Parts: sequence; structure tokens; C-alpha cells
Amino acid sequence: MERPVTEADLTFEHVPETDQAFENALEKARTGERLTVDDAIELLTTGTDTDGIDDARKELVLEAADHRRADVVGEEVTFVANLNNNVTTACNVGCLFCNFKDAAHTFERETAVQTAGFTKTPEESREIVTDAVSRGIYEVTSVSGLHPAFALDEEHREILDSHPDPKEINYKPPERYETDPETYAAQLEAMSVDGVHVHSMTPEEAYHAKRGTDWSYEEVYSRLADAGLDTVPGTAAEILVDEVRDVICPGKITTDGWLEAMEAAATVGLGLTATIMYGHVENEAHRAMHLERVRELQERVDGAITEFVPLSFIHQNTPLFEHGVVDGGASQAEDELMIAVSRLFLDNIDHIQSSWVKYGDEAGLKMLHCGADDFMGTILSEEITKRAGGEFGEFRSVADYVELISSIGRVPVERSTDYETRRVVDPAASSFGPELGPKADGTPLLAGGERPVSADD
Ligand SMILES: C[S@@+](CC[C@H](N)C(=O)[O-])C[C@H]1O[C@@H](n2cnc3c(N)ncnc32)[C@H](O)[C@@H]1O
Ligand SMILES: Nc1c(NC[C@H](O)[C@H](O)[C@H](O)CO)[nH]c(=O)[nH]c1=O
Ligand SMILES: N[C@@H](Cc1ccc(O)cc1)C(=O)O
Ligand code: SF4
Repeated sequence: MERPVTEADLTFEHVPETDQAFENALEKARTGERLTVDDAIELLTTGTDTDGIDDARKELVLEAADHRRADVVGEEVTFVANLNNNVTTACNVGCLFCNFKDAAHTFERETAVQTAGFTKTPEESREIVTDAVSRGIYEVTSVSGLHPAFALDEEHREILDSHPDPKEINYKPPERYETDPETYAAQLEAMSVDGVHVHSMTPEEAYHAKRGTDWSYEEVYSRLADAGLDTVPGTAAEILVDEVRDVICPGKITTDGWLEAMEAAATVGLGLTATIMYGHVENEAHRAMHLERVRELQERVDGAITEFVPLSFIHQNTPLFEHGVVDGGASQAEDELMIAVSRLFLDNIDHIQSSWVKYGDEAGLKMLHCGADDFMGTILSEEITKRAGGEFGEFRSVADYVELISSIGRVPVERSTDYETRRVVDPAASSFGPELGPKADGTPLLAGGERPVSADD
């Protein structure tokens, strides 16, 4: 039997070697001079002249990033009152870092196996969003598996139904499945309750929504915008270097494909976020190259990217870990440096998000001293990290946010998705709830003793 590939076997063209000195890179970071990829590598590694992370040097990088954060956005820490409503876990793309997915055949009517996943109809999505909006949320984030029956809209359905080789384009008609997710357009329309902001359709999902057609990403995103899409989550980015994608997500679109989709979304007027999913097989050169690609994209889209979100790889239940390709995720020191160098390198993106889902509360708060200024959202439901083995839950209340953010001497601010609408929360108030939503009246999202919604229930 062949031994599975391990991290030690991987030979990459790009490795963390530079002609730059750590001290020079740090000086540029402090004075605000634009950093190069080599500078970023020096900062992420705390110097390629030594092995491992040097604690004293790390502190200097974190300090420079914390100063930059204070200069750019001040002392406010933002959060959004949102809901995650992921439509389906059915997916055959096979990314090796992902345990959110369930093999699509397990969702079929004629199957002996009972699927461990879920698919929601548009009616079910609407019910879930309606309940959350009535509680006070004003953003719904929806990212899903690439269900083979999904079509963009009715016209796309006709094209898919008459395709000569549906298998080749990853299409099976909805009749084959126990539950019909219908179309992306129907889901977006269903989720557009009372003007809630719909944050959905990653570049990978947009690719799925155009399969079997010659439609451009602009055509796709403009149809999706007509159906109710407001902004696009820049996940599916993973590491924007193809030699890494070839290892962790060979079935996904390429770096160029991802960039093309994001640019098209911005062209039709949609706002964007951007992410990096790090801490698996990649090295610091890849992280630095990723940052450069995002910074260049932000120039091309004229500032449409509102925030950058470093997503630390959750390893426990994933194929990469189970097959011994990696032996864990990023260390806390690597997490801190990833946040700090994102702040220092991305001089054209104002907001850096600390994800409590990935880091937990304690480390998540620490990130707010390393360059981050946003602490994510209330989300009410979480499946991606939970299924990968993450342990930090799926809900934070406005009261949790106020307590956590105040505990480190910063100012809690409720924000809209695009950061344009903001409300400073008074920590002395007697109770806390969202106030920016169409139905938000300041009462808590959940009543005492209530549990957040969960797809497992
Ligand atoms: C699960 S996918 C859902 C949307 C869609 N299927 C796609 O790939 O774009 C959304 C993102 O979750 C993140 N993710 C998945 N598994 C993860 C893990 N084990 N640790 C950290 N992030 C993960 C990845 O960055 C991925 O792009
Ligand atoms: N970092 C994570 C996020 N971030 C997205 C936010 O919740 C929000 O949608 C965005 O800031 C736009 O306002 N969401 C997750 O579900 N998991 C994360 O780890
Ligand atoms: N859903 C992603 C996180 C995410 C979603 C939307 C964003 O805009 C950014 C990040 C995850 O849990 O990994
Ligand atoms: S990351 Fe997205 S595309 Fe990849 S397997 Fe998971 S759900 Fe499917």
C-alpha cells in the first residue's frame, strides 16, 4: 500500500527565503512604508535567519500592527448582528480541509445510506431568516455545499436539463433528491426578508451557478444581485497560490478564477469581503503571496473589499489531518502574526476580523491587540467549524460582545455589513440587543434560557 502523502513530502516551488532582513522589514512596518512579499515573509517568520518563532521579535511585529490599527480605525471594536443560514451540505468538490460537506449521493432518494447532512428548501430558509429578523438581526450569511441539483435560476435549469453530459458538469435533476434546494435565485429571494442584507455566493458557488453555460461571472453576479444578493463572502480563497490549492482543494477553481469572480462581483456593484484559510500545508511565502494578491485585487476593485478575515484551519475531523498530511493547525503565535501582518500588509483594507469561531473568546480578544478591529457576528448557527471539530460554539449575544470588548478597554460598536452604519453601545445600559435591524428594538436576540437555532435540531 502506498504511504499517504505527509507535510514532509511536499516540495513547493515557493519557500520562505528572502534577501531582506527582519529589522528592515520591521522598520518599514513601523513607518508605514508599503511592504513587499519578502517583507511579509520576514515578519511572518520573525526572520528567516533563525528557525522557529522568536518571541521578542514577534512582540515587536504585534506592537507595530497594534499601532497601525489605532492609527487607521481607533479604539472601536465592531460586530454585526447576523445569522448563518447555510442551505445544504451536499458537495462533491472534495476539499481535503473540509468536513462541512457530505457526499451528494447520500441525499438521493434511491440510496441505502441516511445522510448525515441537510438541505433546506427556500421555504425553510425563509422561515429561519424570518425568525432571526424578528429577533433583530439584519444580515444573513449563507454559504453552502455545491449541491448537484442547484441551478442559478429557471433559465439555467433549462440549460442544465438539456445538457448532453450532465455528469460531466456535476448536474443531477432535483427529482433525484429527497429535498429540492431549488435555485440560487429562489433561495436568495426567500432569504430577503424585510430588507435583510444577504451576504452569500462565494466565487466557488458562482462557478457552480454558471456551469454548463458560457455566462461570464458578471452575468452570474448580476442575476444573483437581481434576486436579492447584496454582498459576496470572499471565502473559497483558501491560499491563493495554485501549488497549495493543488494539494488541499484540487477540485476548486484556480487562483485566477477566484480573482476573476471577485472582480466581476465588484463590477456589478456588489461589496466584498476577503479571507485566507491558513495553518495547514502552506508556508509563510504562500501566506505572503496571498496577501499580495488580495491587496492588488483591492486596488482593481477600487476599495470594494470591506474586511479581511484570517480563518485559522480547524484540523480535527478533516481528511488532511486524518490522512496524516498535517499534524495540526496553526500555533497561537502563528495566528497572532497572521493577524498582525494582514493589518500591516493590507494598507488598503480598513478592517481586519478576529474570528471567535476559530480562535475562541480569549485568543480572539488577544487578536484585537495584534491588529484586528472587528469581532465578527452573532451568527446564531455554525456548521463549518463545528463539523471540523471546533469547540467555540455558534452564538455570541450583544451582551457577550459588550462584556468581552469592554474587558480589554475598547469601545463596543454594532455595525452594518458594510461598516457604514455604526452604533456605539453604552456598556452601562441595563440590557443589550441589536438596534440596527428592521425589527431590532434593543431587546436581546435570545430570551433567557433559549438556545440558538441549529441545523442538527
Ligand atoms: C465550507 S465552504 C462553503 C462554501 C462553498 N462550498 C465554498 O467552498 O466556497 C466556506 C469556507 O469555509 C472554510 N473552511 C472549511 N473548512 C474549514 C476548516 N476545517 N477550517 C477552517 N476553515 C474552513 C473555507 O475557507 C471555505 O472556503
Ligand atoms: N470569521 C467568520 C465569519 N465572519 C463573517 C461575519 O460573520 C460577517 O458575515 C462578515 O463580517 C460580514 O458582515 N463568519 C463565520 O461564520 N465564521 C467565521 O469564522
Ligand atoms: N463561513 C466562513 C467564514 C466567513 C463567512 C463570510 C465572510 O465574509 C467571511 C468569512 C467560515 O466559517 O469559515
Ligand atoms: S470547502 Fe466548499 S467546495 Fe470544498 S468541499 Fe467544503 S463545501 Fe465543498
